[in-house]
Amino acid sequence: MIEAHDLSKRYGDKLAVDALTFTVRPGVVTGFLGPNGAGKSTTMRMILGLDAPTSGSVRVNGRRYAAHRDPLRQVGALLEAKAVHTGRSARNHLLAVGATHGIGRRRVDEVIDLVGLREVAGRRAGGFSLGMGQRLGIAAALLGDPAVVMLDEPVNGLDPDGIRWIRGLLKGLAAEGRTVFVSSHLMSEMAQTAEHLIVVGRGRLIADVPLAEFTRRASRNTVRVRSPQATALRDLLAGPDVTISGGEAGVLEVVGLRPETIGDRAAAAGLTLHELTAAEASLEEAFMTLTRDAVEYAGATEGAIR
Ligand SMILES: Nc1ncnc2c1ncn2[C@@H]1O[C@H](COP(=O)(O)OP(=O)(O)OP(=O)(O)O)[C@@H](O)[C@H]1O
Repeated sequence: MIEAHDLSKRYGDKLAVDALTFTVRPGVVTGFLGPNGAGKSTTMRMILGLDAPTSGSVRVNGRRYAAHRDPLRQVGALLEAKAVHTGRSARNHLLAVGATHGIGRRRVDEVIDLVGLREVAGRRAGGFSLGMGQRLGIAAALLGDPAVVMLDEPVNGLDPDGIRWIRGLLKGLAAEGRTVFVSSHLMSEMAQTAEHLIVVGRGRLIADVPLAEFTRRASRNTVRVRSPQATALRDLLAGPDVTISGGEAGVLEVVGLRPETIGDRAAAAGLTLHELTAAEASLEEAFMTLTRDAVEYAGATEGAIR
């Protein structure tokens, strides 16, 4: 569990993180989402005690990170892509990291297998591709079998295979009951990985909601209706809070009514429907809508979703 309370970080004039309060819970993948410069990396560094908060606090498994006697067993983190620039082999690198916590060869070989690096474990890690370096970084993060796993933009620069692999890994770690906190500026990526979202813009909390709820609340929920009696249907559905537009012949795009309501009213009036589809906004659209507000009304909490 990660608990941030009123967490802020100022660099000179710049308030990089602005009074963030949130809890990251075990058992699900939580996406930490925000455009570039929103304050995600700064927040993660504060979680790991690498940066001191200007004010507020953040605890991991009930304590400040630095107050843990065995931090590697509490939190496994990967903050930068390819953080390893080493002349050591991948295995020796992991052995060296493990040695700080009394973690030996058996566990090192386990994580090497877990991240799929067995074939190259004897090779110099400094010569690894981005994808292999990423796997090695994740192996190091998992060495201590930590209850909390935190990764900053783990899919950056990876090929589709690598991306799929990371998604599966994160979901698996969450299914084991771990707290999994992963940052991204890619909505499409989070849509496929996260179950819960913490969204930030300009250092502020914009949303702290399940993925499905985020999409639902932020979307305009257009319903597409196709009918051979579209004109009569348009008259039937018209109302003060309803917007109806139609491009194609026989098709109405309705905003402001649920599909059930439209179907019931059409049936009651004896009108035929050939299609009734709830068009959910994509996560991308939902994110754009929310962060655009954060930019336009920076400093205000108006429109915030909690
Ligand atoms: N050490 C620093 N000194 C000064 N300003 C900083 C420092 N670190 C971050 N910032 C500023 O704080 C803001 C938040 O940066 P941060 O890297 O946390 O954002 P981010 O959401 O992780 O973005 P990105 O995806 O681009 O890494 C940015 O405006 C950044 O320029």
